[in-house]
Amino acid sequence: MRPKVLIIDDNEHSLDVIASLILKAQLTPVRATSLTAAQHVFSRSAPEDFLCAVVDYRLPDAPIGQAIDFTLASFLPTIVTTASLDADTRAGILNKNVIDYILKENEQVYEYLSVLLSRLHKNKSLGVLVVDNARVSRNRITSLLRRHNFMTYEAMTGQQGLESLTRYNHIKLVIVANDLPDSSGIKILSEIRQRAKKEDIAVIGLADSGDTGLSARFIKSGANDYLAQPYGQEEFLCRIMQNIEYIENIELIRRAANSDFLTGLPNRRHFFERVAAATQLAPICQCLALIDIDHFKKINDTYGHDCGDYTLREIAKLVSSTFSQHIPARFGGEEFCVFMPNIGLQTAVKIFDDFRQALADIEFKFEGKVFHCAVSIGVTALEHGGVNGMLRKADEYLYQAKNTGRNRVEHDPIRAS
Ligand SMILES: Nc1nc2c(ncn2[C@@H]2O[C@H](COP(=O)(O)OP(=O)(O)OP(=O)(O)O)[C@@H](O)[C@H]2O)c(=O)[nH]1
Repeated sequence: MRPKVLIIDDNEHSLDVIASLILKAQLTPVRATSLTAAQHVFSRSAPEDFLCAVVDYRLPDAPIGQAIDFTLASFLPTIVTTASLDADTRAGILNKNVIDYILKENEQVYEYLSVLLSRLHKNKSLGVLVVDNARVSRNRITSLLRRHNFMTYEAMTGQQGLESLTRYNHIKLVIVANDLPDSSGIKILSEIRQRAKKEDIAVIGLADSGDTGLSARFIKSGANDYLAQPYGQEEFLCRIMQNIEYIENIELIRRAANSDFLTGLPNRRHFFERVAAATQLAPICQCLALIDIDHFKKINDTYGHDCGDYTLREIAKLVSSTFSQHIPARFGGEEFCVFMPNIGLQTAVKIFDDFRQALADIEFKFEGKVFHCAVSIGVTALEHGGVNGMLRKADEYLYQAKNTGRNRVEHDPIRAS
């Protein structure tokens, strides 16, 4: 079920705009036009169904932010919207531990709300590690991060911080102070950089605002950013978001570069990278298979290219789920490749034959057309030939399978053990 977002606003236009943004972020809007209505709606729902609330500061039955107190008391992360804001009210709102506030000045601010909403959703699975021996500073940082739904981890020493990084691979951001009981932030940063690049884990160094030397040392030692203390809540969050988005954008680019556009499977280039890494760990006992769809041209010619694409995607799904423990890839056209480290030929041949049979049994359905498909497979466990030697051998077997009737698995002789 999609998480819900409670909107409390007495202006119908605002309600409509915010509800449409919530839907765009793949969330479910729940509307209330007053505090009383919100209390009623909320009392009839499970609190954990809600991701957050978007609350108008001034409502007829809650003129000075009482609706915010209600959502916060109900443990709902809260974004405040308001048509006008003086400095005192702004400070008062931020003191209430809300996520952020939005001035309803123009339509563009809703874009910002849209970004905030999708971030809140994504942040749930992102880990942030705070390495700081000073309790007050550490608590302030983690409380700000939790408001934005991040999973937070705290470390008082450098050693604890490094241990957390080893244990939790969803930590994507580290905030580190320089004064640590067992080390310095700069040293910890250099240890982090030996394990992960700037594009994999972002590091923000904490420095005193007067200490420009330290902030420069952090950056020169591989930090993505620094934060000068004391900092405001809004500046803190802007820097966090900027660094998290940097990591995510790199991840998106990497994924696009490594996957086949049509099927999402790893592409040929990424396949070779993964195989190289796997063969270093398991240099013996490995198998490689080439899988080629039989008479695929006929599917294109008979049912159209879109149906051909659909068939490729469906077969790729089966390849991906069947060989999730191995290294599958789309090699191009109607050909797939699977590399299996740590598996003997006999077991591999059985797995590929089961796969071939399962695929032959599938009834493909596309826009009213129903048809079957089959694959031919060549499998080799040739040792010492390297991956290119294995590919050549698997291709010979594939050719043999095609020439001896298709819908078959051909392979190296299986030696009696
Ligand atoms: N729809 C679609 N077709 C593709 C794609 N890539 C390659 N093809 C088509 O795949 C077909 C491959 O045809 P052939 O190489 O003759 O092989 P086949 O018809 O599968 O015959 P055999 O391999 O001998 O069983 C060609 O018609 C290509 O246009 C793709 O991404 N989408």
